[in-house]
Amino acid sequence: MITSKSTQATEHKTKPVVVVKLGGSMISRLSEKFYESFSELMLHYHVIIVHGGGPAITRMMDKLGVSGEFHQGLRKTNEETMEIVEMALCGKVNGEITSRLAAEKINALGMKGSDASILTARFIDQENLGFVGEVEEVNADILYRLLQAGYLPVLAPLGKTITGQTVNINADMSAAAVAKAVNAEKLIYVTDVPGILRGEEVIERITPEEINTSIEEGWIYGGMIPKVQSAMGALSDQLKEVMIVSGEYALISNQIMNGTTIQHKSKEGVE
Ligand SMILES: Nc1ncnc2c1ncn2[C@@H]1O[C@H](COP(=O)(O)OP(=O)(O)O)[C@@H](O)[C@H]1O
Ligand SMILES: CC(=O)N[C@@H](CCC(=O)OP(=O)(O)O)C(=O)O
Repeated sequence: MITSKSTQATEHKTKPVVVVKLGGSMISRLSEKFYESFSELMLHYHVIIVHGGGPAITRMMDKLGVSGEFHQGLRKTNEETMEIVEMALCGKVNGEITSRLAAEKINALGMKGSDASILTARFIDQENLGFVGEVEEVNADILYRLLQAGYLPVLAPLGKTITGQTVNINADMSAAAVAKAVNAEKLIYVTDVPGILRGEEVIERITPEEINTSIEEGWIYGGMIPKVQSAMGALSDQLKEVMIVSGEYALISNQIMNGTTIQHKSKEGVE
């Protein structure tokens, strides 16, 4: 459940907003064509990117000889791990994404969610997880201002608690909280599979009820769980659908993007 709220913001946006989450599973393999497609997307939408980078964090931890552990899909984060998370996400992954976008002449602005209270967070379970947070509030006003000025914000999923502690936030959860707070029309998870699969088959549309059953039955598992759970928490009258798509293909702004659409009802049932 996403309980985040947004700061009072005058909605000075002129185009609908789309939030694109780039999964760490795919970031290092995204093509030039993929990055190019943001120019086209930006003709129709204001775009915000929230990125992950789990594999990059793990690689950096391995290099530094620091062992890691996950608890319910979230990385246990002590002071040393937090330092590495910041190095990997902000020093490496965020820079890579913004440079690839800059190469396409896009005004990408790399930021940590912990900057300027963009993501205010609370601890989830400090005893078991350490410095791991969930989004409590999003400073939507700053994001709108940047969008209005023609920037594409590229956010690393870090937050700050009200006591000033930087925390590590799951990127799927961060993206959903941002999408909800800025009243996005679309939330797109870009990952390393062509959508939600059942066996070999890509599920074209799925509802929250069907997702819950699928998790119980065990064919939605692992890294797909935070995606579908965040998606379900973000669905609203404004955000009518969340898409899960493969980073193998360029993003397109029309309705025929391949992948899975998560929505409350079947298409026919949506008013
Ligand atoms: N039903 C499913 N359909 C597709 N992928 C699934 C499913 N259940 C679990 N997964 C796993 O979810 C992974 C994507 O999540 P994750 O590795 O966390 O990616 P990202 O880094 O993009 O967030 C897939 O590579 C796959 O292993
Ligand atoms: C708390 C927590 O687990 N944070 C994640 C943040 C990065 C992330 O979510 O990256 P992906 O989208 O690539 O999985 C982590 O440390 O791996």
